[in-house]
Amino acid sequence: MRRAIATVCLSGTLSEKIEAIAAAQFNGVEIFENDLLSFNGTPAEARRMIEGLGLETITFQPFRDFEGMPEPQRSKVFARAERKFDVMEELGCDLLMVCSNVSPDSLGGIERAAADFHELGERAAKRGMRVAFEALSWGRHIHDYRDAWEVVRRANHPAVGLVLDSFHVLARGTDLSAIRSIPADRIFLVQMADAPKLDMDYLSWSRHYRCFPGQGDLPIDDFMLALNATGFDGLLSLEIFNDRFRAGSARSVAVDGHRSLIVTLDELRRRTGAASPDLPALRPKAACSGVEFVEFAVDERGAVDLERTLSGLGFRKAGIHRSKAVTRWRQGDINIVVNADKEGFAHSFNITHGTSVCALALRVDDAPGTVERAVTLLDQPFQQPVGPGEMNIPAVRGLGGSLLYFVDHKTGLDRLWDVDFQSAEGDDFTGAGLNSVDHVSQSMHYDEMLTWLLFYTSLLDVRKTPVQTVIDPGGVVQSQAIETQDGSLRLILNASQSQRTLSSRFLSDLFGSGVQHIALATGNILATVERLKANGIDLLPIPENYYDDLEVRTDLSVEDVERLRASNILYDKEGAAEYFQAYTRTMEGGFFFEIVERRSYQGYGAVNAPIRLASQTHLTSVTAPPEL
Ligand SMILES: O=C(O)c1ccc(O)c(O)c1
Ligand SMILES: [Mg+2]
Repeated sequence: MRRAIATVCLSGTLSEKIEAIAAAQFNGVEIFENDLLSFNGTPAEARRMIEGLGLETITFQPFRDFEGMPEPQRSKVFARAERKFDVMEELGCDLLMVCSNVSPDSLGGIERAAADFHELGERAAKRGMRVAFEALSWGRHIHDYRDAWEVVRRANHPAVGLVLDSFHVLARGTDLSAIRSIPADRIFLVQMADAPKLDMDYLSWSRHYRCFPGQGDLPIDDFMLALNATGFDGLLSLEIFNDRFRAGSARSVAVDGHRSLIVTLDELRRRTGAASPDLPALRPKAACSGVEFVEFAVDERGAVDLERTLSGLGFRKAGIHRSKAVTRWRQGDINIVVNADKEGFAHSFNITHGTSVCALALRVDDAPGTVERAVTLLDQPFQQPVGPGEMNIPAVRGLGGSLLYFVDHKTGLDRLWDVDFQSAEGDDFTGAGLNSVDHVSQSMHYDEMLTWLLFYTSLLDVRKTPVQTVIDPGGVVQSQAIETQDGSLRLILNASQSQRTLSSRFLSDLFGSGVQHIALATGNILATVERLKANGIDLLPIPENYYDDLEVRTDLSVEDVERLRASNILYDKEGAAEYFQAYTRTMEGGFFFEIVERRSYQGYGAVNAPIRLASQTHLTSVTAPPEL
């Protein structure tokens, strides 16, 4: 299938859009009429630019309010179509996409619409062109692909074909089985779009919330299966109207689009064996079993501060890098790498961002295979020189220019601590009972949230949870989790449109998107918190009112609540499952640690998030709360 994208998906001018589309290695482009109307050049000049970058204009659209018009409008729409054919001739495009009529003046009737299309087909054919008909889900008379197909079938003209747009089909929940009996050569164009589940009118949903396949909740794979049953092998084009995409970087959104198509086609290949000859088969999604290490980029002073906090949290220095100013801090199954080297990636990262997480390493089944998959998905691989005898850990660029490393047992990368580090001491320290990384929370710009969602879900064998809306004193934060089936890897993506949320302020403090907090799991939070307090770690204070409410909201005993209150521990319960959370105070730059204890609990304590955010805000706001 030829892979294309509509100019409407991207921000920028027509030239910027075309350049981004070519850079993302698409074969074709759908030119939206408005992008041509606002282009400062002739259609022939647009054509030279498009073809000069190796792209083909697969369709010109949308041609609106065509079928079923009474006279005198009917004559006028045909005259308008002829003018568009003139433009298309100059543009080098032979397919006009017509979307179903929304005009109150239009008349219904399949037969009338079919007759109009027959005539349009005649006129198009005379000029060596074709037309394709799409049912908008809010079309006045035609809003179901089955009716659009009936119009095309009855138009009975070789220059008239059908457009299937996955959004319009899936948004209405239309039965997909009728797709299977449409002859593939009558489908002139397939438009792909996903969308989150939202309860709103089709038009607003479509114009603002569409997203790339895999970023939303529509059953795209079922649509592809039905399409595949026809034997369709033609034009597959992304058509996304999305406010965030319009505000985002055209280059990055275009790459996201291509990545989503590659994954969608690979998923189809996996399910049916239908291969796309021009697409290399993807390596399987990486089976992930947790975080091998978290790496901080620090300078000398930052190292002292961070190491003091790590010691307080019960970590012990367990290793010293053989050739760099890098140390390994360890507790339970958790490894924290403190990188204060004066050269290399972490050093540059520290210069830009200050003390911050510059890399995460994931435990996967096959590290080289994971990077191979990433490269096919148009992710950016990363390499830097390593010392003689040291391990070369495969990596790709992740959020905010940070790195995502992959460590496996299969190729021996899990020997890295023995190979690259000298042991600093025995393993006999007691620690504070922390035993694993529970989750890693990353804050990013609102406009790039779908980018990173797709980045992780396309590469790793993970699922996404529904987006949660969290109330911060400075605004609303959107929060979404990505997790493996067994919960061994949990990543949280946070973003906010308000500048005053903690999440947004972190972005400006850090000069970019990145890891804002890491949650570490303990099997006994009361004991862990006692130890932290004894070690001089200051925990985030939680208001009394919270505990008063906890007493009446839960069936915890007064004594239990008192213990939580004394330790500033937040609590949640879902059925028999329980969750306990405590937070360190925020460090310079806005980073903090969370301590959690899960008892069969699968969520993240969403009910407690506003309480925690308010407490953090009190501590960081310039104006102190009024004295009473
Ligand atoms: O929102 C619209 O008007 C519109 C236009 C063209 C399309 O292909 C489409 O799916 C929607
Ligand atoms: Mg469409």
